[in-house]
Amino acid sequence: MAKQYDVLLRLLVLGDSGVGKTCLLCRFTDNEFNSSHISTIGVDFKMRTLQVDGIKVRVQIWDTAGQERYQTITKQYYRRAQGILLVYDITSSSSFQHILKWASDVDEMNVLSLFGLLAVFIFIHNFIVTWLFHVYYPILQHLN
Ligand SMILES: Nc1nc2c(ncn2[C@@H]2O[C@H](COP(=O)(O)OP(=O)(O)OP(=O)(O)O)[C@@H](O)[C@H]2O)c(=O)[nH]1
Repeated sequence: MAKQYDVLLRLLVLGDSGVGKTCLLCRFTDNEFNSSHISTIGVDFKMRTLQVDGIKVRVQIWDTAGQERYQTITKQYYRRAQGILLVYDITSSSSFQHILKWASDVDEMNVLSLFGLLAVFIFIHNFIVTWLFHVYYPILQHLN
């Protein structure tokens, strides 16, 4: 079976509830518009495959719920995304002001993952130092 795509791109859409995230995705993936607002529950996703310079790029877009109560679920997806679209409603100034809050939430998750990397680094460093002092040097001394 022929390969369906060459590159997979994972994107995430964030923004207040009702700003039109789902509609934006429906337009991009199916060229459809639905005027009713059915709030996304947790996270949903849509896909579209594009041809870019002869390369088949599958764009996988995660549509998140804007409602506060789903944020524990939606935050789990921040780190897996390769790109984030911050969406606001041009007729709602508060949804625009909240963009800063959405962006800082994303930053916060990145800082957490940096701490994770630092913790792994410290663990590996300590492991090597312990191994050198307690295993390698005693063996060397014993051999001398
Ligand atoms: N006039 C107008 N209405 C829009 C546009 N895009 C979306 N809407 C309307 O805005 C409402 C909310 O759209 P959704 O796409 O469901 O909003 P959402 O951001 O996904 O909302 P949550 O899932 O609750 O986070 C719907 O009633 C849409 O019809 C637009 O470009 N123009």
